[in-house]
Amino acid sequence: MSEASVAVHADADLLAQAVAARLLVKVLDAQAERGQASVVLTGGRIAAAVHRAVAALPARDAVDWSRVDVWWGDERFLPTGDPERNETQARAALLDVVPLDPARVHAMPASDGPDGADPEEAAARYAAELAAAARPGTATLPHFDVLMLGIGEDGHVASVFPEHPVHYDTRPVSAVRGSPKPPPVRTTLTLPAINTAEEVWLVAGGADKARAVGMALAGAGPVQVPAAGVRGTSRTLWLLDRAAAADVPTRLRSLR
Ligand SMILES: O=C1O[C@H](COP(=O)(O)O)[C@@H](O)[C@H](O)[C@H]1O
Repeated sequence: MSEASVAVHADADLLAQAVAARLLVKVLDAQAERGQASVVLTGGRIAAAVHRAVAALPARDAVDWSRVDVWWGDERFLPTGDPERNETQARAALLDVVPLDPARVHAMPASDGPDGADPEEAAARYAAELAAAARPGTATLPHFDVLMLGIGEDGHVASVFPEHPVHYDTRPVSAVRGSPKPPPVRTTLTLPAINTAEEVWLVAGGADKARAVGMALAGAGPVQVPAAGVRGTSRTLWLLDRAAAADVPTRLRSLR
């Protein structure tokens, strides 16, 4: 497990630009090293800005998108194409713009999918899809080069909410009922699954995220502040704008 490092950018727009540039470099490096890349996307406002920024970068054409696997850290359990689904947002902003192999875009099931409106079955289906992509001889998950997370005002990451029973689910993918943030039903990677990623990037912009970011970096408990429980195996990178970084101890900051 890696120690956290923090990079702070002037505002949300520059933050999105910087994350987009980092993501392209990470994908290019992974493809140079492993012949392919595996990226885990998140949802929410800053994720949408990052996706748009990647799509707008000319360097996006340096990536061989046919050798990129796209996974999600969580999903709102809604019908296919619902504008609130993280998948729908990512497709509109980025995935429909770059030449991905459709077979390598691994969306979490929708509520009108093969399991109907049963999120437990949908979570199990996604776990099986992840296991099918696991490296031979390894456990239940593929290699994730980079896994990006937004952060809720309450400190949630993916759909792992404070004090929610999802914290005690030992499976890699969990169904979430009773989410305090709409919609109430979701599917999510659990923290142990998230923490198998080589690099985890926590991306947050705006003053409404400052308290949660500050508490997570001050060592809060992960059941109370789920963002505090996230670590990449090689790198844990907090990518913030100044407003979101307001409560980050100065010794942890690298100002841009
Ligand atoms: O519901 C969700 O919220 C978080 C944070 O979203 P934001 O709009 O407040 O930035 C997001 O990371 C998560 O993937 C999503 O399902």
